[in-house]
Amino acid sequence: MKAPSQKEGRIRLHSGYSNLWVVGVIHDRCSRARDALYTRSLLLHKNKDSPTSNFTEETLLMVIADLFIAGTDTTSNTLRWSLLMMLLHPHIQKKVHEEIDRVIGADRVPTIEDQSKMPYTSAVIHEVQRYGNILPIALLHMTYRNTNIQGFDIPKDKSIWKKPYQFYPEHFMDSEGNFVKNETFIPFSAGRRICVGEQLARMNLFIFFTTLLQRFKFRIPDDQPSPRHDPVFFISYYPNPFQVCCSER
Ligand code: HEM
Repeated sequence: MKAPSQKEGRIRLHSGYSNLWVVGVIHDRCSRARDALYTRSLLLHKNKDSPTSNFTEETLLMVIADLFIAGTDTTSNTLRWSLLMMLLHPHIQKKVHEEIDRVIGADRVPTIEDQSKMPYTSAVIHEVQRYGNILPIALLHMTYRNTNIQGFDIPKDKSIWKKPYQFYPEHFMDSEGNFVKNETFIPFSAGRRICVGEQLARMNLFIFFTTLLQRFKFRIPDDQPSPRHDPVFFISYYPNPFQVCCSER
């Protein structure tokens, strides 16, 4: 077995630890979100004696708890899927590294403004969300075979995705290598109950993922079997626990 060099380390990824990690970094880096929450709390508090106010300390605590519960595990779990996909698809990881080196380089941290210049990395993050499908909460909306209901023929749906069961970032790219959105892809849901944290989550995923890939190469430790692709279900879809060897770039 190859001994890890000084610039190499190993982590075991499963739910739990990484949430604390995400909370810590959200606290450090997302000052705008923190300030908005703080301002809103002050406003609620200021109006608390008005007869129309529904402010209570308990409501405030519940709202904050909601944001943390809904916002941390979802983000850290998606990042866990992203590392798994990088381990399983080294050629895709290499292309992300190349794009980061070309657009950002090694001398500054990634910013959200870089995103529009990084179509491949954006497509990879979207494909992680599609493939990991961490909150499969919607009912099935497709006919998987030709069906007849009370005399009406309903043909089998065509798949929207070229390779639905594979990790294939090109699902979110056109033939010229531009990033393309797919309107049918709604990992944050839609309508009245759409995720309130969507923008924050998208920003976090981009910044975390590019920062990690800017600094590290990820590979399967030499003494470990190839990690499993299939998810474990506990409220959301998690990857099976896996180990990852990170070496400094
Ligand atoms: C990758 C990250 C995330 C994913 C995939 C995600 C996904 C979702 C989905 C699918 C829903 C809709 C649930 C339903 O249909 O009832 C939802 C709701 C919600 N999300 Fe997120 N979310 C993420 C990150 C966040 C973040 C960062 C926050 C807050 C900081 C957040 C806060 C919420 C809240 C409060 C709701 C409930 C909204 C309501 O019912 O009005 N989420 N999220």
